[in-house]
Amino acid sequence: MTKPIHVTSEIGKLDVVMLKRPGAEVENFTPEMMPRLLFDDIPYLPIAQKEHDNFADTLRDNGVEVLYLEKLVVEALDAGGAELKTHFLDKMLTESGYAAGMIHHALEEYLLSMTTTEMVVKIMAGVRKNELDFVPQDLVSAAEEQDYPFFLDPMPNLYFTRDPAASIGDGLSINHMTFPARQRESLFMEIIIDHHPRFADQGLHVWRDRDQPGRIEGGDELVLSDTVIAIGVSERTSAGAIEDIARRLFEKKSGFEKVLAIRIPHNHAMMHLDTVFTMINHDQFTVHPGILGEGGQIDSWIVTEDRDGELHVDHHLDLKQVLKDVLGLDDIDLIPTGGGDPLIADREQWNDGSNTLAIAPGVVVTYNRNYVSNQVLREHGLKVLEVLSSELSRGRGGPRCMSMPLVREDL
Ligand SMILES: NC(=[NH2+])NCCC[C@H](N)C(=O)O
Repeated sequence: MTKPIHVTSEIGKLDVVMLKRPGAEVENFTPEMMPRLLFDDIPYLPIAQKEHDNFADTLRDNGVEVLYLEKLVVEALDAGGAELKTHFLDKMLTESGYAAGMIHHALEEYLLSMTTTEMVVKIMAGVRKNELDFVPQDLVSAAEEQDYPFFLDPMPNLYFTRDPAASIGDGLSINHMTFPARQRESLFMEIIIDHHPRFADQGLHVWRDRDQPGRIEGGDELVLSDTVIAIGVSERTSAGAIEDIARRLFEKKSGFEKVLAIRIPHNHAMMHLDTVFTMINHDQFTVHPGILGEGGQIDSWIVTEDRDGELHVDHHLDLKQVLKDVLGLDDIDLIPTGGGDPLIADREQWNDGSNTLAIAPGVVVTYNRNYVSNQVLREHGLKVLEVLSSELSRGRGGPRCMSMPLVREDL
């Protein structure tokens, strides 16, 4: 029987996916807070929600079961009862900077007075100071910036469900995220995996959990085949975490034998590998030409396990050749974002033109605003399903970032 998480490729027919419909969190902040929250603008929420519904409908129309993060968290908490709710809240408040003390207690009381759904939605949206009828008198609050409007910051990046966890084979990594703005997000996934009846006690492997040192995010984790994973060495994923997950996958006999580490520029426009490189068919990939040096060169390393159980690392430069080698293919079609025009490539990459979600081999979901790249994909024989994108793209993520595949058919 297929496990509730089963992903052995980036392109196998998508059966089940997890999304998060943008909520109050995507507009509950000021322009001043944007850089810290990793946003470049404040989306117009009603339109962002319409666009997101269009994305979800496109997936459903193509036979995908869509699960929603908030709902899964609520169901998991309700399955665990009052004790789990308190435990979860304790962890959330501790990671929000209130391990104990007056604010901890006031927030706990406030949030526990709500239904589970209200509580979860509220934590995601953020808690402003003026919501509570309470003036903290302790040292922590005295030392805090008085004008700062929030006790709990909003989590606007939650609609990028790809990042806090990544499905790999019959399991997942629950990620230690890089920036404080996103670190609490993976707590939701932990609760779901441990307590939701659909996922708990189903023999799923947590290859690496959120307590491990070294940062890694799902946008950098690409399952190329049932034996090969590509991982970006990026702003968000450290080389140490890559070695660590490689070791765990090899040791735990996951079936994965090779980890292909690919170094990409470390900057906000290209924060993850999937913003510049995605797999869309057995032998086709999108790639942002801006990451390749002369002759298509880019630093990459194949990590394997040697006979003594030690990691073995080989350096390579030719992306096409290395992909052919690890996938055992005679040829590879690397499709340039923007059709290779450097100006269009940069513009469309900024709006996630390379960030495609394959829902079957050769069938991809993309943002409609990247019309040049979409046309190029069609010319290369792909079926392109365009979704609305004016507001969603302001969070710097596209269809791949906005989806966490849970089950794909094997190739
Ligand atoms: N898988 C991705 N490319 N995710 C995009 C995440 C965008 C988000 N604003 C961040 O900076 O974290």
